[in-house]
Amino acid sequence: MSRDRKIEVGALRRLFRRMGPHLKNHRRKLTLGFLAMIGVALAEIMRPWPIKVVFDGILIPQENPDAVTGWLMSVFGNGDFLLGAMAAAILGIALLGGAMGFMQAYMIAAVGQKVVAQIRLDLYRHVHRLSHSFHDTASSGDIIARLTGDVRMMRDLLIDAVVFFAARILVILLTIGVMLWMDWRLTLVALAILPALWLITRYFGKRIKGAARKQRRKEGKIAVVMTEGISSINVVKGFAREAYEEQRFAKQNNSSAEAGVVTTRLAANMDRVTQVLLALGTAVVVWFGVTQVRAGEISPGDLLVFTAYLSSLYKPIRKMASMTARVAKATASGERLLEIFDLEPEVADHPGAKELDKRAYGWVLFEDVSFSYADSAQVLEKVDLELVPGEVTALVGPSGAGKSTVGRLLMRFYDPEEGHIHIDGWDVRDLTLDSLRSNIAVVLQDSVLFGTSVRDNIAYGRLDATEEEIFAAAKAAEADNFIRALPDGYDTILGERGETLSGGQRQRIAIARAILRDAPILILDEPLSGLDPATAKSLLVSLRRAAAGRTTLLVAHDDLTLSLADHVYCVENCKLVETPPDGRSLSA
Ligand SMILES: Nc1ncnc2c1ncn2[C@@H]1O[C@H](COP(=O)(O)OP(=O)(O)OP(=O)(O)O)[C@@H](O)[C@H]1O
Repeated sequence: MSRDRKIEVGALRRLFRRMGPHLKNHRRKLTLGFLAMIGVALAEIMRPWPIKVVFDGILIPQENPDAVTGWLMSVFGNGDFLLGAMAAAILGIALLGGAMGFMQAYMIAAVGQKVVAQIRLDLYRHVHRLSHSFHDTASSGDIIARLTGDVRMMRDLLIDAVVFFAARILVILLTIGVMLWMDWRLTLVALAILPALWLITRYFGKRIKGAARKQRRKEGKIAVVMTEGISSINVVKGFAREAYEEQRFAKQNNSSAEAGVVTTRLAANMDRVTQVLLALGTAVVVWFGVTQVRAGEISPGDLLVFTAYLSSLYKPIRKMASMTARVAKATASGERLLEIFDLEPEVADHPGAKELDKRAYGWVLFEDVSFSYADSAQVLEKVDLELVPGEVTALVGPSGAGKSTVGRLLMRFYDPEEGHIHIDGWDVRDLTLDSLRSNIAVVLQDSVLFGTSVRDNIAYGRLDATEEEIFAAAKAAEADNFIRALPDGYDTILGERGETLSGGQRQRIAIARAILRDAPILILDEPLSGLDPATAKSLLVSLRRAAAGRTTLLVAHDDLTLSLADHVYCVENCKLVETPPDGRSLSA
């Protein structure tokens, strides 16, 4: 087995191991689907028989008809009754095949859709579980492409391919069986072209597979460029870079189309060659068959059945090659899914992790904490910091010094390389992530809102909040007035990422969200940056309310925000230095 093939077989095995269990929940439908498949195969086998009986019983009556024809002739005679019965049989077989085909397609499609939805949900859940170290470098376009296109391709692999191969193999085996029973010599002649057909499909199949995999990977890249271009539309337009983005997209788009053309060309070439081979096979069978008929070895009806079976035999083999191309494409997609499924979150609950109280006291202690992002320079080194409940502790310092990193470590987006972070005496690593994070609320510099209603955006802080609690939080954040002035008040649907609101309004909703969460620990990361002085000043009141009675970590640059602080530390050269009140100018 070649190396590529080994890799593919290995990937397929892993895919089925991971995705296969989802099929278990649909045993009943799958069983019905497979039974229907047998029905389809039987109908296919029976299809040419009524015509054979018409030939051998009515048109060219045989002296020694085969057992089936003989029995039918004894029941219906060899006149119009037999003709009528055979006409009815043609119709009946077609109806049976149609009904079975419908049931097979319906059952299998229903299972396929459900399994695909389940895999997509699993993947979405898994992506959310993955740590920041993954999301820092992953492209959202690429993740979306995997969640949509690649997951859809899995249906081809899990359902269509399995059904296709099972159905075809069944038809091939049944056909060969009946052919052997009818005339083994003619069967051997018919089968003689199979090795050649097999070689041809293997030759083209390999090349088609390579091209198909390349195409799928290129489609993934298109999604990356597309998401980047559309989600950064403000920057694109602001810098008048539409043409540049278009070019970037066109490049990926073209190369995917080229890969698609190669796949189609190869498939068409294979089709042409197999058509010729098939015709050759049919010609030889007809030639040899007619000699057999003349010698009285077989009846003209038998020859008719044989030639009809030839297409039942050759067609699936031809189709198998194009199906292997689809499987290859789907395997490439499956590998892209496995790449994500195989990633383990770096930050996860330890076995036996403890639940932090629903409402912790909120006493935070950093002890000897050192940290650096993967492969990057040291950000914090042996840092000690105490955050006291009811007080606001501010971090200032040059850009990129590591101020926001302190908050990220407290939320356990990352774990420190050395040292410990405690909340109420518990090491955060010994707590469940859920219970830790539900004790923390955040307001960031650029608070992200969702394209849902204002009400839902505020309630994101606490999903079970009552209407009154939402209104109270909005009032405390001084947001109630402007929200009520919106076209639909609290039911107004915001633009994606809240872009239909001003920066100040967005920030007020974010503060309301944090107030509603009512967590003992509050992280304010440059909450007033980027706002004009008047708006910033008016937001200060809301921030003070939000911070009241909580342990607050504040990252700030400006003196206005720093007026909230009880303690100020400067982060510089990976260390924290307590700064006297007049040292606040360090933040400038
Ligand atoms: N996800 C990340 N992966 C790798 N390096 C990072 C990551 N996030 C931040 N850094 C680096 O770590 C350092 C500290 O970043 P941090 O965001 O804590 O700085 P900051 O003091 O809050 O800066 P600013 O005031 O500009 O927001 C910076 O040098 C930054 O480049």
